[in-house]
Amino acid sequence: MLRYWTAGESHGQTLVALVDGFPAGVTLDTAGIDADLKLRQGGYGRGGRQRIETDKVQVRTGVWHGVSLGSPIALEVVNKDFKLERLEDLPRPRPGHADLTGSIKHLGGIRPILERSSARETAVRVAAGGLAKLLLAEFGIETIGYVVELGGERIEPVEGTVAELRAIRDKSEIYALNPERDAAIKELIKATGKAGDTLGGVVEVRVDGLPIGLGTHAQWDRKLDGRLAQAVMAVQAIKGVEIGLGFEAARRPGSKVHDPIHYDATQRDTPNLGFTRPTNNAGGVEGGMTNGQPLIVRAAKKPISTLAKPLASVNLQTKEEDVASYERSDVCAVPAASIIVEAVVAFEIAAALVDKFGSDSLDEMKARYELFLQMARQR
Ligand SMILES: Cc1cc2nc3c(=O)[nH]c(=O)nc-3n(C[C@H](O)[C@H](O)[C@H](O)COP(=O)(O)O)c2cc1C
Ligand SMILES: C=C(O[C@@H]1CC(C(=O)O)=C[C@@H](OP(=O)(O)O)[C@H]1O)C(=O)O
Repeated sequence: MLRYWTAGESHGQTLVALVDGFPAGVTLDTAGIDADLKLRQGGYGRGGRQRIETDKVQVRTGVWHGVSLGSPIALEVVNKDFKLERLEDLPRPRPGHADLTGSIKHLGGIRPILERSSARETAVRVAAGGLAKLLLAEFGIETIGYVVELGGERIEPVEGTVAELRAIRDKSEIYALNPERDAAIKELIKATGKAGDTLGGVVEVRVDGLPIGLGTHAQWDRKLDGRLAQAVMAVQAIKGVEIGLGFEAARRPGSKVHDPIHYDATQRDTPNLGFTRPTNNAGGVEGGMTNGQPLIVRAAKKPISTLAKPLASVNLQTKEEDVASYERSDVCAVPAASIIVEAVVAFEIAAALVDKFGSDSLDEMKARYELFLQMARQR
């Protein structure tokens, strides 16, 4: 079983992801992980904190001569803005953040809650996802996350291969796949920030090269769609998850939702084994399993909770009505969320790959993968 946990506070010494169940024999080239970490820090609308940090991953355990050992892997991203011991508590909880509920639940202050609920923690989730992507690459599975809506403005993505889309996204300051929309959306973010407000949006993740049969139809907690939904919803500020048509599927008749099945022998050697679908409304998952089509996952991110023009709040000591505390904040982190959601999706796909093909070594996984494809083609 491939799984991970994270540890670390936003302004603490360091952040750690402990990845367990990663196979032996994978070359741990960290350049791709660092590139994702840099993207996660960027995107138009980020606040002052990102000028302090330059996130880089360090692989602390589970590696020998640059190759995974099959033992637990500790990934570390150090906080430059380490100042927790000097920080004071926040007096007035911010609506939309974990401040009020967490401080009451733990019978303490706001500081201990915000330090851990902060999305700073997603740096090591992206590192864990980057590790998972190294494994996926060995099987020709590619992922990309991008922004499809920001501040209520739909940004229609252009079409292309994952490599082509990545080249477009990486040039966009809002991580969208439609360069013509960048300038206007940046203006929107800028104006919103000036007005002391914040913006949310919708991100989409696409995964190409998936074989048929990752996940299961047989038990609720191992269905791939369920696992993806949990991983994505557990990202800070994500409020909705869709696969394929998602909520739109509920509004159409069956004939306009389900993807017809055809067979094309020339595609027998591709991951879909020749079973082609003219549409992909299912978003690549049927019955809790991958169906050989690209996986399409969307996530809705709410606007940042900390407002420069703060909403009403209450001083927790005096109970006097006031406005929420404000120090500094992002105005929009939807582009960053596209990188984070891509990472958590990649991790769940890698976990499903390991469930099906084992996790002792990359060589055995590859042999079992090839055998499975061979057997599936022959039936
Ligand atoms: C990449 C990213 C950056 C974020 N930056 C901030 C921020 O600067 N200020 C803030 O108040 N919330 C920020 N958030 C959102 C909070 O972390 C989140 O709203 C909070 O933890 C409460 O959790 P919930 O929104 O999931 O209920 C950010 C979220 C993400 C994904
Ligand atoms: C530090 C990061 O995001 C932070 C997420 C965050 C929050 O409340 O979630 C609040 C801000 O932190 P600070 O109060 O230190 O400015 C963001 O900068 C990061 O993503 O690396």
